[in-house]
Amino acid sequence: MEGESVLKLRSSEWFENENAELTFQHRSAMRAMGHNPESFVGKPIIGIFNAWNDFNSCNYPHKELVEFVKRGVLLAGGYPIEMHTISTPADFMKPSDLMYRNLLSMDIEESIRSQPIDGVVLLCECDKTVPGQLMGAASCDLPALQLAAGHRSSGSFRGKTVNYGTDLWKYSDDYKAGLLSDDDWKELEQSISCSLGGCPVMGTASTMKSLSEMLGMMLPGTSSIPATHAARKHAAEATGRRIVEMVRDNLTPSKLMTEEAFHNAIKLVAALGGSTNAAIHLTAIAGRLGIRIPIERYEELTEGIPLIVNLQPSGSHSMDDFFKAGGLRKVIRNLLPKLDADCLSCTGETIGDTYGSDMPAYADESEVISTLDAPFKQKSGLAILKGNLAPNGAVIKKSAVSPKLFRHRGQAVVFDGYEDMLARIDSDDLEVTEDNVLVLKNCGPVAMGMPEWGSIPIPAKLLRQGVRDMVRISDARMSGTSYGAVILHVAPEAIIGGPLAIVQTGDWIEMDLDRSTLRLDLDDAEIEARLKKWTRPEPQHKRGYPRLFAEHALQAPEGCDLDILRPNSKEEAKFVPPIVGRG
Ligand SMILES: CC(C)(O)[C@@H](O)C(=O)O
Repeated sequence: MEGESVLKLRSSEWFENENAELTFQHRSAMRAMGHNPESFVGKPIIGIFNAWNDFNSCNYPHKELVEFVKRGVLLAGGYPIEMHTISTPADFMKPSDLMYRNLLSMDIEESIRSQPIDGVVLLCECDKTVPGQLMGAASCDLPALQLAAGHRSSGSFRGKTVNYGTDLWKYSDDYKAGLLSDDDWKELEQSISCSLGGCPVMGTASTMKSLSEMLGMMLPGTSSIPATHAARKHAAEATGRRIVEMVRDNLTPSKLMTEEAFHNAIKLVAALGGSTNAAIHLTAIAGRLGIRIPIERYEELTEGIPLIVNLQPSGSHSMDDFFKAGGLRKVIRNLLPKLDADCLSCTGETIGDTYGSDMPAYADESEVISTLDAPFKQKSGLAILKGNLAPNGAVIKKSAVSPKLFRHRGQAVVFDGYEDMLARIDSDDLEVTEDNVLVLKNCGPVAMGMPEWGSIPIPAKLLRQGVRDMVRISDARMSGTSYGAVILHVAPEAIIGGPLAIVQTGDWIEMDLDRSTLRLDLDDAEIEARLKKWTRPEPQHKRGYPRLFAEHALQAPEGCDLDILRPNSKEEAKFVPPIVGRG
């Protein structure tokens, strides 16, 4: 292969170093584990970063899939080395797995930086493993590819298809409204989640996998394969093969994840009705490459991009249906006229060439994936709301809002924090009607690591009256599987003195999605006076990683990365390799 002879592998500094003592030390350490230098010296060493653990039902399939990746690496003439990283199971990590996304990204970055690795495979699935790995890989800029574990199968409850995530929230409302018995509820728990893999809807995991493929960091067509399908294993092997070629071609993340590629990804979020969390993660990944995405871009770029998939939570189908209808490949093909087709995919071809060719028709396709001319909803994407309540912006997913709430004016019912909300939300004494605006404070990145607490439950007494959507506002995030008129990521957050901190029950709030505004109906002087009286609550954590996060986390419009991890320019983004000497 042309270029092979000139390829200087990074790992050769460890294994073919002019300093005989170093070469000896590194080779003998490898021998101790049964790795014969004859088998790996001079070959691209592929670090396979595995983020499965016994709590992570999404990433768990990687325990087995990794063997197929290794096979692919060996078949292509590379040498695989498996490594474990922090895992971020969204179901279990409290208060929020977002905080640990940054820790995971540091784990990846420093593991790559410090060890003899030439190329990287990142095994991902659960929400934060996808962006966390991309952030780490972007900071190192060695050739890297992601492989997802795939989504879990839909379940069946009393003859109806049920999807973990979105249907959990839906049935939970029904349970609280008295429409499901305790026995029904137990049966649902047993039937909703019946295989391993990510959420089977367009939640954060599916959104982020799709974006990884759009950014060129996952093999084309692989992001929507179900976890249980044999094609996942083929994708794993193909990923192993391809990364070896990418090392030989020096196809690095910065060549794939360009500013234009991020713009394509933002457009894709709108076409998919993807998770609001994408606005935080894309900004954080781009930030590692010295690319700034102003929050307004998320709205500007998606003007005129309709919803072309009919998947929960914005529509009705599951990821299994999506796969059968042609999956992301078909969506990107249909969206191509709106994309920059010159961006590269990880095949080394442009996305125009990779996704442009005709695809066969699939069963039920038009019910699940549409064309730009006949979309499921005209209004999609994220609205970035601005106004005196969110001077630096707030986010809402347009495709998930009940149409009657697109413009709304109502009086606030305020909760000072999550515990206050839990204590009062279902009380019959809570004075609330469906016209009120529920406001939750002190759940932002600095306060709490920004948990998915933003889809404040509809008060039980309103559920019993049949209410299923209300305007809700917070500085928290929400699950990608949730839906409703939920305004999130209010910035600046309350705990650092954002105007959200001084909202009181009874204040009037106006939201207008057509004008992208969010206004607290108080004059500036009153807001100022209330802010003067406001005192900042004591930080919760006095030590450890939570303190580090609280002291360094950027606000939501900046991607919630730690300020010390984000370079100030492309120049600063350059990877600094270690000096290879005695350890
Ligand atoms: C369902 C979860 C855990 O909230 C997440 O997967 C998401 O989609 O945001």
